[in-house]
Amino acid sequence: MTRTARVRRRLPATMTEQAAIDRAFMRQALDFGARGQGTTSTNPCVGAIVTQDTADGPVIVARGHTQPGGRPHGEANAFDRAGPNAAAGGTLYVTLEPCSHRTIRAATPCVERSILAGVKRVVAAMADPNPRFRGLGFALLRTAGISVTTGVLEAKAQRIHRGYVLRVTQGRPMVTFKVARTRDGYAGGAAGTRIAVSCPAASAWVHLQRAHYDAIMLGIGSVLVDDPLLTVRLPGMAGRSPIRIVLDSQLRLPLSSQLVATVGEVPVWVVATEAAPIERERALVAAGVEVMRVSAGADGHLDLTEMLQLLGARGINRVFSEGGPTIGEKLALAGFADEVIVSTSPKVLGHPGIVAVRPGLAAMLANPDLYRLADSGLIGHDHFENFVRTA
Ligand SMILES: NC(=O)C1=CN([C@@H]2O[C@H](COP(=O)(O)OP(=O)(O)OC[C@H]3O[C@@H](n4cnc5c(N)ncnc54)[C@H](OP(=O)(O)O)[C@@H]3O)[C@@H](O)[C@H]2O)C=CC1
Ligand SMILES: Nc1c(N[C@@H]2O[C@H](COP(=O)(O)O)[C@@H](O)[C@H]2O)[nH]c(=O)[nH]c1=O
Ligand SMILES: [Zn+2]
Repeated sequence: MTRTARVRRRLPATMTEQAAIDRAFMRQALDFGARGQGTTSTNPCVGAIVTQDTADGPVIVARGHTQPGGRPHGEANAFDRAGPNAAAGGTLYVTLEPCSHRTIRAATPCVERSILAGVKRVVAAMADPNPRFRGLGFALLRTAGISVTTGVLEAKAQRIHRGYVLRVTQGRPMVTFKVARTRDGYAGGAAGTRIAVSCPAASAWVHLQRAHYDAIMLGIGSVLVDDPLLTVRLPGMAGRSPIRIVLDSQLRLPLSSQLVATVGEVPVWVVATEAAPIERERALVAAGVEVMRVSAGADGHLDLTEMLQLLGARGINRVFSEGGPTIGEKLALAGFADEVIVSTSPKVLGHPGIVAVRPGLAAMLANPDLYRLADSGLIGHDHFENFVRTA
């Protein structure tokens, strides 16, 4: 052996070093997979990275993520990109337990793909939340002689896959409520006037968030005041505009609204109660809107539990609710606001308007038993706080 070769031969990583290497590659797998957030439902946005050990340490030979529409899966996409034999003897980093069962679409399960690819080790962030399959993928891999490490960056994976987990375990999507407020706390002017709260950079960031959800949801109160479009208006990203959903117990959505006018470009679903007039439904349906009915709650408005179950049954994993403040507080009080994003602008309204964070929600956000502040910081001139529901 030459002197150079002796110097370059790497010793096996210690357990601590290996754990750090695993976290570093898993972070990349999670970030890579999350790019597809909002495009993969009903499937989760799984990220996968295949590495090979070299004299210079482990290197990435392929990356993959769940493709639009949910297939191929992230692991399959990574193996496809790696090409023949490139993954043999390597390590697969994957953000969710590899699937072990054939679906009706009859693709080879990712456990089988991993065995066929010849990987020697699989590192996963979390188990499959589906009680029917949970742990089965890991067990099959181990039976095939593949070393399996689980729980690497699990908290981050649980947050990224929360919509999928909630739909599989509770039948409802994950909901993020986002609201922008002035420095004096208002989301809108008094008596039904729309105000531009956010700065351009913050507005662009909101559009980027829209692109990472399956649906944008708004109360009819906001729609009547704002006549919003609720599309993704960023260069090259118009195709990432999610379904637009209006919570509208009485079917008050105007036929002249921008939502209805653009229904041919991006779908609009309206959820009403059984009591809403049938002739309004007929008119909206004729215009291309999809109307769904759920029961009325005790307050006469939509039953939010039933509404979210309906969206879950329609395969929606993630909902971005841009309000308004009434809907936001109702979602939170019912335990459905899984994440809450509050942006605060330096602008001042200067007179009483529509309070952005209503008292019930404010009390919940201040309660560490219910929410934790996960991220905060400036985007442009506006200060963002992102709360995550802990209970
Ligand atoms: N700055 C910002 O980020 C935002 C500002 N805004 C501003 O906020 C104002 C509108 O907000 P707000 O008045 O709170 O209206 P919302 O958008 O929250 O809509 C409230 C309406 O939703 C309907 N609804 C359906 N189901 C339910 C339910 N289960 N519980 C309660 N209501 C339900 C009700 O009408 P019905 O019973 O007829 O269905 C209710 O009146 C506007 O001024 C708008 O400009 C709005 C969004 C974001
Ligand atoms: N005014 C306001 C927001 N308003 C939200 O955005 C909706 C309008 O969307 P669009 O028609 O697509 O621009 C509106 O109905 C409300 O939900 N959001 C923010 O981040 N910052 C703002 O200043
Ligand atoms: Zn799979």
